[in-house]
Amino acid sequence: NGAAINSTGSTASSPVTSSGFANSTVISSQNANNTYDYIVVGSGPGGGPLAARLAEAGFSVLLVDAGDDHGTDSIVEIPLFQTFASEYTPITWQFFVNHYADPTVAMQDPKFTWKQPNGTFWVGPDPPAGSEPLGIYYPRASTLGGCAEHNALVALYPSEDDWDTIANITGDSSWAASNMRQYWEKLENNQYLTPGTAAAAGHGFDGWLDTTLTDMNLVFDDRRWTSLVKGAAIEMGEILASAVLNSVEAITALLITDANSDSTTRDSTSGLFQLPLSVTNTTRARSSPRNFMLSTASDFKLKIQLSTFVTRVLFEPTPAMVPRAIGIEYITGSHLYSAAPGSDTATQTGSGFAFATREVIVSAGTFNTPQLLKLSGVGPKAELENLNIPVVLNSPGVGTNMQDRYEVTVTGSLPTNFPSYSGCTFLETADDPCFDQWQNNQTDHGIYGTNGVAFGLVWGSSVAELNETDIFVGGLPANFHGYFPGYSAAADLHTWSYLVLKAHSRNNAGTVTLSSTNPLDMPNITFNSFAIGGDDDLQAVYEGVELARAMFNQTITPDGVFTETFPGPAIQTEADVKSWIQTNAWGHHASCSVPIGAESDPNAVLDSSFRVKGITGLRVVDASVFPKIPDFYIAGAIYTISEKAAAVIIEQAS
Ligand SMILES: Cc1cc2nc3c(=O)[nH]c(=O)nc-3n(C[C@H](O)[C@H](O)[C@H](O)COP(=O)(O)OP(=O)(O)OC[C@H]3O[C@@H](n4cnc5c(N)ncnc54)[C@H](O)[C@@H]3O)c2cc1C
Repeated sequence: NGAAINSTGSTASSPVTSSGFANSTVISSQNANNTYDYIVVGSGPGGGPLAARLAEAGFSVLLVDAGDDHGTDSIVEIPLFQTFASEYTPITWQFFVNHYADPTVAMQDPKFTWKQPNGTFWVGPDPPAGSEPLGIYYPRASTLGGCAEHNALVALYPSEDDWDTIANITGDSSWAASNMRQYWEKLENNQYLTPGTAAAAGHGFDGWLDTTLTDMNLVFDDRRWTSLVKGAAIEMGEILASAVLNSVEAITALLITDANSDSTTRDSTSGLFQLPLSVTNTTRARSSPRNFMLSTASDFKLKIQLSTFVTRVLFEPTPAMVPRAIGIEYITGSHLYSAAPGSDTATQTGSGFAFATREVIVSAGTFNTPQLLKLSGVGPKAELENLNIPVVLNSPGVGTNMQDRYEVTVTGSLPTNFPSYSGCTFLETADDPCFDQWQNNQTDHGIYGTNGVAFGLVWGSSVAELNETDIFVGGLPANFHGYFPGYSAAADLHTWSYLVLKAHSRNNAGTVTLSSTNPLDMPNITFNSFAIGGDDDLQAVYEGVELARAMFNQTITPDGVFTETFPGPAIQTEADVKSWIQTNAWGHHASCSVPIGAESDPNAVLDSSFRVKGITGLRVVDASVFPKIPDFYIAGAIYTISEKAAAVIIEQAS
């Protein structure tokens, strides 16, 4: 009953009483060395910047993360290696999720993964006898910086409607788009615009997140890539087939330079654009909250404690009978969580408690934040009681409302490889010339300095709401069919993928439920894809697929035309394409599982100040707080709310 289980299988006696509150032994262990103003659990885009800002404001802060630091490893730093980073053993957490609750439907996805009796993965149908069904692979990063250390570096600012929706739901005007932009200005260190110009409005130039653009020289240098931009521009009605793109300037002129502009027409404007990336321009290396956390820790009272897995938030009763969060219980050691490769042989090295005089802030991400809250007694009463977890607060919305995108790719192949990669060995040899160029050529860092996505476009489907664009198509030289174990190793240098991504998807039927009371077990994660608003979302993705196909059809490269390889020529009718989408679609922006909402909404876990309603001293700040999934990409939105949370907490503390 609620006992912490360490990785060697032994159990420690529970630090809470049968009512869910910390027992007297725990409380008496508090001393000056383990007590802070604030404790932040999780150092990703939600928790990392927030912890640093609180420390800058003069508070003592303990920032705890289960992972350790790999921010200077080449695989993490090199933008092109972002797919390798997402499967990089030292930092990866391998979740397996259900797109559909019905296993017979879920198993139709060719990415469905099994664990074979010998312990290795099997991807696809007909696994060997005795294999255990796992689900669809969902990579996460457990490290200093969280998933910002392995993500694809796309740094998009959300749409105005994303913020105004929260303002409308909560009645808190501080969420209005007109107020939120200041937080982006605070965090951004823009390296592609000139400060003081009209174009620079709404951007920041001295924040901690370096932003730059995809390198158009790379597109120009590879005439196949140029042909793809041309084909896309023809299909979008921007140029005629007779147009000649014989300079970098001619290509750049076709693209929206600033997809993050502070313009009232941005959210409704279709077109091709250069992707804003969280990449440092001078080095073409990954930019993330990591450096901000480390520099703040050396200058302020920020203690970063890594390889520390939090198993419970601790509470005490108050005279007003409102529980108060007072600290955390944790265990130490590397790769303890069962999502970490090698966790079955990992060793717990210690355990302990830490205390917060002001607040505990949970920023453990969309899957782990609801898991940790529930294990601590905050969640739906029936679910907690079923597992004999003492209920501190019945909060029925914890682990509900989860959302994600729908994504698919249309891929096409050429007879020969893209020249952009010639000579690159992807660090498999000691003398990788592309690595040498990335590291040593100060004026042209080459192909390793890009995330691989050559350009993007946004476009409005026939079912888009609020007159906004709702389809993103990103073009990348890769044979990408979604996530499965080993997906990043599937190198194929003559295939192009158009990634079709549906923004503002309507389904909020996803759930995160406990699989056991062992904090090291992964929870059950089920998206119930297309359960709500499914017809409209399916229509939008279908139209995106047809757009991508049309773009391929308009493309004639020096090496001929592309042959479609996925979904392939056999899948042509609208019904067949839609069925293929339902089977194959994936997401990688899981969010909204601990939502902010109206005071009167019992399923809204948080108030508009990120506070867990019904508890004092406990907030949540990460991807799980959104009531609706924001925009096309989510990290920019999470960075922004992290800054907002810091401002709100500092103001409320004074
Ligand atoms: C492959 C991939 C590519 C992506 N690419 C992009 C992109 O290009 N652009 C974009 O906008 N978004 C992208 N995303 C999504 C984005 O990076 C994430 O949504 C975002 O990082 C989530 O931030 P977070 O703070 O909510 O949680 P996370 O980044 O998941 O951070 C949570 C942290 O909490 C720690 N933690 C969890 N539980 C505990 C515990 N019990 N005790 C201690 N520590 C704990 C974890 O170790 C982790 O470090 C991508 C995601 C994936 C998977």
